[in-house]
Amino acid sequence: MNKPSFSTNSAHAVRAKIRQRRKALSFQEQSIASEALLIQLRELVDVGQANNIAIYLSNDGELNPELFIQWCWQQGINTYLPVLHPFSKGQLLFLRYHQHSQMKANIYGILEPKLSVLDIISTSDLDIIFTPLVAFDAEGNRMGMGGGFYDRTLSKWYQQFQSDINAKPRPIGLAHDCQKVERLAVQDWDIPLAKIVTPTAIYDFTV
Ligand SMILES: Nc1nc2c(c(=O)[nH]1)N(C=O)[C@@H](CNc1ccc(C(=O)N[C@@H](CCC(=O)O)C(=O)O)cc1)CN2
Ligand SMILES: Nc1ncnc2c1ncn2[C@@H]1O[C@H](COP(=O)(O)OP(=O)(O)OP(=O)(O)O)[C@@H](O)[C@H]1O
Repeated sequence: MNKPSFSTNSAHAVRAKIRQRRKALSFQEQSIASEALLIQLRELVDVGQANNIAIYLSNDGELNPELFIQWCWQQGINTYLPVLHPFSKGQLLFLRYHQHSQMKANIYGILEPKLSVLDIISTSDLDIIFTPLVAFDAEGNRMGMGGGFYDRTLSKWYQQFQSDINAKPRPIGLAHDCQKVERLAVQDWDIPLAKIVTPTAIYDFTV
């Protein structure tokens, strides 16, 4: 992979621009996008193979996967949400999320399941991690909110993926079409995604 070095300033500018773009989508555009996402993911997710899926609750204009979450529950697929680690800064935990989960807002105002040790799943037991993202490019590079949370979570997967293309958990980015950019600057710690799904397209970077 080529790793051109751009200034951090330009990364800030791209993040701000694309965040603004997704936040400008209307309620109706968001609803249509969520329904289209459900249709895409029903095709993509093999119910027999995917038992444990990490997903997110949308924030800041992100593509909303709630309809897909409901569908997972109907299929008996377990869903998990990212929870900021209480002690290890920059790390995520994944906690079981079901209809009756008790929720609490994190420091960013995003709802997450209340921390309970019994609800934690080890990342390596997840089949798929659907990641939120701010921007992506045609090579599967991902820019997030800037905390490095998903890059840290996925670094072990990426090492294994070098020798096993079926390594788990498979990271699949979810985004609106308007979040695609020409080319993202890639940093050493950035982890590219296996797939990215938008309401109108599925990009597969493993083939
Ligand atoms: N829906 C969702 N959940 C997620 C993420 C995400 O990107 N989307 N994360 C993915 O990593 C983690 C949270 N990371 C985040 C990092 C920064 C901000 C944020 O809003 N930053 C503010 C500044 C906030 C402050 O410092 O007070 C900003 O940039 O405006 C939000 C989430 C875990 N959960
Ligand atoms: N595997 C890692 N180990 C240590 N630090 C890391 C790792 N991955 C990322 N970081 C740090 O996290 C910071 C933020 O990284 P970056 O801007 O790429 O986050 P992001 O991908 O936009 O956010 P996120 O993954 O939370 O959505 C960087 O300063 C980087 O040093």
